Amino acid sequence: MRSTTLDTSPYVELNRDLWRGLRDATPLPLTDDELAGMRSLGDAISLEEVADIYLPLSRLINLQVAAHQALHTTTTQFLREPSIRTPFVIGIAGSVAVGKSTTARILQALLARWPDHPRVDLVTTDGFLLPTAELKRRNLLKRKGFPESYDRRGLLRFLVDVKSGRPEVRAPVYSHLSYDIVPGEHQLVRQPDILLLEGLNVLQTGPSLTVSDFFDFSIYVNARIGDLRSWYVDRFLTLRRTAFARRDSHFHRYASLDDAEARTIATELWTEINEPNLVENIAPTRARATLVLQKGADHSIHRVRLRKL
Ligand SMILES: Nc1ncnc2c1ncn2[C@@H]1O[C@H](COP(=O)(O)OP(=O)(O)O)[C@@H](O)[C@H]1O
Ligand SMILES: CC(C)(COP(=O)(O)O)[C@@H](O)C(=O)NCCC(=O)O
Repeated sequence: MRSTTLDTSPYVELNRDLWRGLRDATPLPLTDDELAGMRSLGDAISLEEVADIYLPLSRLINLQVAAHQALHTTTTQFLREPSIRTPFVIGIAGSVAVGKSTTARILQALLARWPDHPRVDLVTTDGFLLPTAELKRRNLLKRKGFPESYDRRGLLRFLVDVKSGRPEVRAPVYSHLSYDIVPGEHQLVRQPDILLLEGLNVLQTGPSLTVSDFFDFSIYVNARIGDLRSWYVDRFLTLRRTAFARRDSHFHRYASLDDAEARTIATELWTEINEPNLVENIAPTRARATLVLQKGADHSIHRVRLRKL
């Protein structure tokens, strides 16, 4: 008797060639110049990478937005409520220095080119970090980026307000320059079609509702821990000549370090703060992501894992 094997894995793994084939006829609406403005420091990305990796992803999300809207309408019809459009929310998670910001900015640009969802907003969770004075008070200065260093209630409230269709919702703003929340400054979110929420801990769950409960799609940007450490240290070395060189930078004292001193300090910051946060809090959330983008040592994405169940 012939036995049929049923594939019961919740994931499908695709190498770059197979994933690229799923682009179908999606056009590439970006130029090299536009791409240059989206690249984060140290994050090498080419138009080829956008075409191979991000266009199939943009097509998949476009299909899911339509399906999500239809599903939402069935619930409002059942409740005999008028159907309102709620934003499709995408979470983007991963380690410090993995390149989440670049992924988020490219997706924002590509998704906004679809005529059925042109309004795409991007919010980063660093705006919900507790102000430095409060971190000091709670003895959390060395825990920046850990779950307890955020105003988690405020972040959840923000997302629920956006998702429920409030005309205008405000998110606080963080500055890498002052290393603190910018007093009185806000980013306004006004009923976008899609909201991208990017941050270290966005896929975390807890005993009550968390932001990940409101995601319609989620992406985890993954890389080997050794690669992440060297990307973090290399970026720190470059920042000496850019951000740290500014007098108003919180890290201005690091601008004059030589290479060896800078490597020592960056490695300490990595080993004492960012690596433990990755191992304890961030990496364990990977299994939950709808999509995992696997990066190689050269930053390029060579494998994609999609959750199909
Ligand atoms: N100390 C810093 N000064 C200025 N910019 C920084 C500093 N640290 C990180 N950045 C920038 O902030 C952004 C977010 O960085 P990070 O949280 O490490 O996420 P990712 O590298 O995954 O995008 C990146 O664009 C990075 O270049
Ligand atoms: C600001 C961050 C916590 C990232 O915040 P996110 O937007 O991911 O919530 C991180 O980039 C950071 O500054 N970590 C502190 C340790 C360090 O300086 O590397």
